[in-house]
Amino acid sequence: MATENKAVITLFGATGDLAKRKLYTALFKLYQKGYLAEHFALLGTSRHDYTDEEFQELVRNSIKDVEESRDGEAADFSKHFFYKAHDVTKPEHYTILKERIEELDKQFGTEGNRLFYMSMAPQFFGTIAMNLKKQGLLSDDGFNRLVIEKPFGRDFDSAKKLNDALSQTFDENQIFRIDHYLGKEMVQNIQALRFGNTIIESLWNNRYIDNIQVTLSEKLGVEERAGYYDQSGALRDMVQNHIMQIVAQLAMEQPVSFTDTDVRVEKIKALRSLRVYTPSEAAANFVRGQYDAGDGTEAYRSADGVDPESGTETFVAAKLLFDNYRWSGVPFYVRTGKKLADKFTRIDVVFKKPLIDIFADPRNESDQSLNSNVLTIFVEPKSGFAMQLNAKRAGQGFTTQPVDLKYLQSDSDKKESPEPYERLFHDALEGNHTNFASWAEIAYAWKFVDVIRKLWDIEKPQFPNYTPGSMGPAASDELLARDGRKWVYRLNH
Ligand SMILES: NC(=O)C1=CN([C@@H]2O[C@H](COP(=O)(O)OP(=O)(O)OC[C@H]3O[C@@H](n4cnc5c(N)ncnc54)[C@H](OP(=O)(O)O)[C@@H]3O)[C@@H](O)[C@H]2O)C=CC1
Ligand SMILES: O=C1O[C@H](COP(=O)(O)O)[C@@H](O)[C@H](O)[C@H]1O
Repeated sequence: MATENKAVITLFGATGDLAKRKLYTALFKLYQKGYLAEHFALLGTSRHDYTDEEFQELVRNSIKDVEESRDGEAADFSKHFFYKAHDVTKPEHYTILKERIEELDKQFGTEGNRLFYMSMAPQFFGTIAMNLKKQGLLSDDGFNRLVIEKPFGRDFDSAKKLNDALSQTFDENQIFRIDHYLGKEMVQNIQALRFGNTIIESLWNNRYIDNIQVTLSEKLGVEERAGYYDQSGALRDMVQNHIMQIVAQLAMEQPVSFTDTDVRVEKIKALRSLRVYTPSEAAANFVRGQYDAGDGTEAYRSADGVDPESGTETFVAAKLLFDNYRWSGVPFYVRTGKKLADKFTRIDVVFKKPLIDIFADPRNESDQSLNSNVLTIFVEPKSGFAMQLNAKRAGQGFTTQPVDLKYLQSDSDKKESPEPYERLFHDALEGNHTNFASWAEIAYAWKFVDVIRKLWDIEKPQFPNYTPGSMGPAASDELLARDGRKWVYRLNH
């Protein structure tokens, strides 16, 4: 039975792409499930002039593809939406919002609970937070929470400045920094798999694991977000946040309890032990790439909004090392890129082979009959996991072959799984921080990434260097080959 969350949500950037594509759908699903009901209202803002009715129509249009579970549900839902034109840079405009929020609080009986969601360009985050306090938009009765979109800064210094600005208004326990990968079912499953299964957790260390591979592969290019992306690149766009968050969950120790406070403590400790490279180590352990023309599409540099001489990377592969007792000597290989062979996210945990292979032919030194055991976590598009084991090939004689023990979520399980934004919105309304990045995690991630960024900003890359439809530049394979290893997921394999 769902417990209703009561709040006035103020959405900055209510007419933007993210709001229309993701946020209204997420809220509608919470409404369908009863997590939002009578006692909520959303006040949307942007500079554009809309009446409440026009805004409600925009919301209905945004959710038109979601199946209604009862007649008139979308219309009833949209009646909780209101609008005020507002320029976030104009302090006097906040007074209008304040009055409206107070009215909505009374009208919908939201008990003074306020959630402010910044779905806007990051340069406005600090200004909005400051004005929320200065112009008195915070409530004295219920909760005040701030949900903030990515990117959280572009390096450690700017992230710290932003965090300091937010901290003038909100405490750490009131801030919810979105990383939508933390809302994905199988990313959340990492902890269930590890800490719910002795068979896995007892082997989860450098005695048994040879290496861990994380791949966030995208088939699309930069599409309409070229302006943003060309200033960001894959390192900032995907590695500093999503990859670091996944890696932290793979590397962390078991938390004392499954509460947001204890989970955060362990993730922070894991990120603290991530080796921050010297510039020469960074050069050796990081690979960057940019896609060329091919496979029927234009090169990155020819995309609208991209500098024709752009040195921005659309691909990153790297080897990360943790200096702690559990992981010493185990490389974590990560990669992400646009215009790759396919859209998928997966984690491959490669176990060590038996020290002695009794099945190999002693007369043939190159006979390698046993494969490494590999635990694959399929994050998307399929959700589940598989364990590759060695087994006897059926029939006369004795040879081995790899076989899979596999669990894949059924279509109905998948239908039951909330989309990341639905889950994260609900968590923020509940005040649960487990699936949001803390400041300390972000700070460690930036300190790690800054070394690479500085190096890459000085050295001009040889771009473009990979073909659309491939798995990135050859140097990505060489990064592993140097260590006598291969990516588990390879094309034509
Ligand atoms: N779109 C996406 O897929 C993703 C977006 N994000 C992040 O979400 C945030 C929003 O992105 P997105 O929706 O794409 O951005 P958009 O550019 O589509 O929307 C920006 C919104 O801000 C409003 N706005 C701009 N300037 C002002 C101002 N001075 N005062 C008040 N409102 C203003 C715009 O309306 P108007 O111009 O009418 O004022 C619009 O509603 C960003 O931080 C982005 O990085 C993160 C992941 C994915
Ligand atoms: O945060 C981002 O993520 C998307 C990929 O997200 P996914 O859920 O579709 O895997 C990426 O395309 C975008 O560049 C980045 O900003």
